Amino acid sequence: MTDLTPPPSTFEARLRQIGVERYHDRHPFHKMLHGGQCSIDQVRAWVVNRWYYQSRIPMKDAAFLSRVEDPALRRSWRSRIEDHDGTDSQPGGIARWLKLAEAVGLDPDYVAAGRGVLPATRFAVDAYVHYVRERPLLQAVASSLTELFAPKIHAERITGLLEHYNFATPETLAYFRHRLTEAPKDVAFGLSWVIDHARTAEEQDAASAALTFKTEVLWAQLDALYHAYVAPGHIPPGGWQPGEGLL
Ligand SMILES: O=C(O)c1cc(C(=O)O)c2c(n1)C(=O)C(=O)c1cc(C(=O)O)[nH]c1-2
Repeated sequence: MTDLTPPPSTFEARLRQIGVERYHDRHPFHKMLHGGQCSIDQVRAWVVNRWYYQSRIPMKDAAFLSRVEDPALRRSWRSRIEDHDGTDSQPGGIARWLKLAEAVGLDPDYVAAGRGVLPATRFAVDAYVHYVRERPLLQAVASSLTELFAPKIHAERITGLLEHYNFATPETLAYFRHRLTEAPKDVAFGLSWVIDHARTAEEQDAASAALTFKTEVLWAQLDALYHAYVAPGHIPPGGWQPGEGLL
């Protein structure tokens, strides 16, 4: 670290401030969802689209692992894949997401086939996978740090959905309950790794830019959802249509 490098505490505060200003808990679609203002079709559209993000997370983590030469870093990272994919004896996040899909009346096979996903969702999520595959490891790890802010939104979501929607039960929302313990474990590791490895002001800038990029990946998905299903309500060709893919 040079004399000009801001100390770790300043760098960490900078990363956290990105979340305060840019995390998708501030998006109007989330305010509607958690406040009980979404119609069941708007909730279904969210479940269909968010599936694409869920399904790509373990693929981006596998892309990340394929580039890591340090066995200790691989060991710390690989549980992320199991958290989503499950194991022979335990279902993972993907199975739990499909339970939520069923609870809102969607055919899980329709959702799991990735049908009805909005083009902008696909572009945003694919950009994240490519980013992690191609950028220096410091930026790849830093881009996962939106998870610093995720437990707060997951807790808000559990409370809000349970309060406002009939489909919400502790079982159907199990996906989010599991994330409350999975995400803090991942992000504690990711944050200390980024702080240790961003040793110059330029590296701190690059890590901060990676986190900003990721907030944009998340925000863009909700903008697309809002545009298609709230206002003005232009569903693009191929986008999920109310009535489609139901049980
Ligand atoms: O519901 C949410 O708002 C939310 C946000 C994020 C995030 O901040 O990227 C993740 C998740 N959920 C999530 O469930 C999850 O498994 C996850 C993995 C990652 C990642 O970047 O590796 N982010 C997120």
